[in-house]
Amino acid sequence: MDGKSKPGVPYDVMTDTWVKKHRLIYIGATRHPFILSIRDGTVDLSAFKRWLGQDYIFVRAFVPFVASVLIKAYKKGDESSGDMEVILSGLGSLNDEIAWFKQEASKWGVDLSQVAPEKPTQDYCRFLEELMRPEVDYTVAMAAFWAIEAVYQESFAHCLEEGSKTSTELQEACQRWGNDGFGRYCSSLRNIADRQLEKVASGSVPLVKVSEDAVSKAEVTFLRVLEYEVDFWNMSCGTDGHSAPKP
Ligand SMILES: Cc1ncc(CNC=O)c(N)n1
Repeated sequence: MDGKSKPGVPYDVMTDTWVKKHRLIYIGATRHPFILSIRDGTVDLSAFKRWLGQDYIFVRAFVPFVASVLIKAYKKGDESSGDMEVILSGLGSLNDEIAWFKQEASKWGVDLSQVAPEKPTQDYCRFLEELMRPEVDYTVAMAAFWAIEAVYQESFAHCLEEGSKTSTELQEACQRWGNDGFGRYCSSLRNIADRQLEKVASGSVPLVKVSEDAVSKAEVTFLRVLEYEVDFWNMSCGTDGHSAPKP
């Protein structure tokens, strides 16, 4: 790929290329059996409760990760890009989200103070911590940030589409990530990631070697996010091998 577009021929941005290239795992993360069971109304409520407790732990770890991306955006020093505003709005919705998790947990009788992180949660949180390091490139961190949010947006929006049989009590949870506003927020994250990737791929920033490295690192990071998301859904279903198999 030479990175140039022919006149009149639309060309894919980097994130499109990745989604197409890694389509099977992308579908695996965004159309997981757990999500499909919410969508067809057959979800096991104990699985939903397990997901709720584990996701609360994940979201608490996700906040400092997003804060670390905000710091990288600030250090880049490009005030006119608007990146900080987008990331800050993400932190704002995480504030609401944490309150929602607490409220939802009490509704379902889940005591969040008693929930211990399972292995996939621990692994995913450790991955976030690695990405928080100052040495991690803004482009790589942004690609991860977009992918993490996009998986939830695509998954839960699917549960609200026409023809889905999501129970009314779970529709609200699906709305959190499946609503149009969250969809626009994900597009903004995607645009930032693509702009960064385009910048580094075209060599318009100095140190082309380092930059090319950032593009391939970002792609690997994208794939790892998808793998962690699949593991996380598997754990929620109880198909990770640690919990008793379903009859
Ligand atoms: C495992 C996982 N991945 C993505 C999200 C969505 N981001 C913030 O809420 C989430 N809550 N949990």
